[in-house]
Amino acid sequence: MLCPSAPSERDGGTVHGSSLRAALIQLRVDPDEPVADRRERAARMVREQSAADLVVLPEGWPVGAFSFDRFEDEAEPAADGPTAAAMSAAARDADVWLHAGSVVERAPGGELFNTSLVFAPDGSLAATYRKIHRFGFDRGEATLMAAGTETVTVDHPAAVIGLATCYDLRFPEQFRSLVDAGSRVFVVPAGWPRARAGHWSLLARARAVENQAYVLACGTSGSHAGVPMAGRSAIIDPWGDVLAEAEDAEEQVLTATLDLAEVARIRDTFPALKDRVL
Ligand SMILES: NC(=O)CCC(=O)C(=O)O
Repeated sequence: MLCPSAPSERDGGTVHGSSLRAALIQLRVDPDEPVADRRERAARMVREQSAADLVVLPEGWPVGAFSFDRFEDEAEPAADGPTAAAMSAAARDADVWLHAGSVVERAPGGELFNTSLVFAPDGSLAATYRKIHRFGFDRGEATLMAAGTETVTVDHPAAVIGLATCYDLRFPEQFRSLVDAGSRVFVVPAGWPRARAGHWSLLARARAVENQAYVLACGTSGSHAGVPMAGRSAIIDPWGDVLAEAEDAEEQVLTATLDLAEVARIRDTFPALKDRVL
């Protein structure tokens, strides 16, 4: 199921199915809740979404994307750590595809990565994606973590899904590369601060419009490490229209049904992707 990006048709991939019911869990992350309790709560919330075809959690929710001082202690193996175990079981119980957001991964060599985990409905780990663009300039994630080097797509039965994480949203070339690998849907888990909420909403729509693809942008709610989160999770269609958006930064589940034929329709009737020269 894991497909490291490879060149393919520029204007599309294979349409596997016609619709996809998405459920984005805008999870609350705050310092008062122990990590183990949050894991259990997140797993419970995933199990409640058994009507969905794809459930999404935000970036770094077990520890908090900005809780840098806890990264070393809370780091876990990607494939068989406590978050992977809980999320694998939840995906299997709910019988859903689950983008379980990202964890602080402790790699076999000891380095830390910001790693997303995607599970198939049988609970198997279908893909991992190590965040390529680390946030923080000369501090935080940018200094504590290693950078991923590979773009990743997932072959969901409804569509090829391209993966990106939070700050990656500012780098359109990553999304173009995911389109070249056949993506019709992008999933972007985030721990995006409220201070730049406007950028989050704007960039998520821009990535949808310029790539004529659905964007599932799943943020965090609450406040951790003194950083209030933006929330504002959104499901955006390939024309850039917002199908569903979290009204504020409260914990909530956002749902919408994606019509995958819409991607082909827009790419056929307004074929801007075919006019690429670079
Ligand atoms: N966790 C992140 O990647 C935060 C990104 C961010 O705050 C920004 O791009 O602005």
